[in-house]
Amino acid sequence: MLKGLNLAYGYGNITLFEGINIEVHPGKFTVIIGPNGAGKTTLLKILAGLLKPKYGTVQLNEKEIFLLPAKVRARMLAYVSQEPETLRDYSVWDTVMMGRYPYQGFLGLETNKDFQAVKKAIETVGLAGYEERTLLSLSGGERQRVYLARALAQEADYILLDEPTNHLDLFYQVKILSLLKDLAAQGKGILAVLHDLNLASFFADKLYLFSAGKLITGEAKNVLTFENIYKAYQEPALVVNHPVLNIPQILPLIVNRVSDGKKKVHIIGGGGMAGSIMLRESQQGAKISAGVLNKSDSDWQTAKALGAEVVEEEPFSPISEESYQRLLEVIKKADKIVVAPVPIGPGNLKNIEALLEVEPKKIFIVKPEEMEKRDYSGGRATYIVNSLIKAGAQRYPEA
Ligand SMILES: Nc1ncnc2c1ncn2[C@@H]1O[C@H](COP(=O)(O)OP(=O)(O)OP(=O)(O)O)[C@@H](O)[C@H]1O
Repeated sequence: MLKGLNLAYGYGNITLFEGINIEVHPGKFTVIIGPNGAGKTTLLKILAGLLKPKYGTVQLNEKEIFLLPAKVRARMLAYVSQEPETLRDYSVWDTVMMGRYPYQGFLGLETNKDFQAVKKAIETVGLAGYEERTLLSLSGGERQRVYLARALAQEADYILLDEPTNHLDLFYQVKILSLLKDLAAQGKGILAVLHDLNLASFFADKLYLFSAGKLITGEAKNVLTFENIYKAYQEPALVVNHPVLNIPQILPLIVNRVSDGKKKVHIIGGGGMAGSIMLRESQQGAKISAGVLNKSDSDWQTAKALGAEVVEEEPFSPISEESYQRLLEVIKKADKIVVAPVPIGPGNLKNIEALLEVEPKKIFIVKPEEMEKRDYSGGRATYIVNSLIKAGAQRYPEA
């Protein structure tokens, strides 16, 4: 196993991270994610034995990495940097052959085994036929694959890669990550820094997310949550479940947040039924509030992302008396209340009952005539909505 124990690093007086522990297991694809400048490259270089940590140690198969002779280490661990050096315009073949140096003697004589390993590595990255081309004649993506081939030719047990999909088109990103996943399945320990959270979610067996100088770790579904992403990147993003793959996918909310408008609009939603309404009202300049919503519900995420005041309840919990009282406070101050077409049952009926405490003219209901279809409260929600419409509540115009 490759292990970083209690690692700390900083440049000058600035501490980038401290107390960091990380493990790379053979047979697993491990991925480091995190915002620009968090220290991902620095950590990778420390784990590759290229940079000494200020504190802590790196162990490769129980041995201190800095004590291993260079060639021994290179047979165990290959490192592909973010922007590999292009010192001279070597050919593809010669560049990949450099990966064989840990196996060559003093004279650097190439054996048939070296030849076969280079040939196979070039084929694996899809560059057969490019052997005589020189590095500077290649596109960024082709060059990146050459450096990956060089690492493959090294036949090390661990491969550490800094943004290996940087210059690749989407489909080559998937191809290269699939290749790394296969290598892991064959027993190699793969560690990659990636920026694309959705690809990381799909490919990683284990994730490490840099967050304020610490690492949050686990499987994608535990690491890629709204709260963790917000904490790490200081930006809100929607976390949705991939409908087919059942893994978290991250959608950035590319909107201008307008949260200081004068008009206060409260939105009653849940389960993603209110997202577009919140966006619309917010973009029309309203200061929005929302709730009662269960934490992590997709409407809750949207509301948070838009900077709304949110009356919230624990996930899957019914609305408590405390949240209900809080809701009453908020809706009484609102200029307008919008009710999204959300199913109503015993757990969220209080969201509808609260409407009886405010001026009906302020209430706008989406498709009130369809309330009965989504009423799981034994008819109480339909009764309230019908009464509100009679008392002056309006239909919310559809977008
Ligand atoms: N040699 C150096 N001297 C001073 N500061 C450095 C040096 N190398 C890196 N840094 C700083 O340390 C921080 C972390 O850098 P690092 O490259 O490890 O981050 P990163 O998470 O890989 O970032 P990115 O996602 O942008 O590639 C950055 O703020 C960077 O400017």
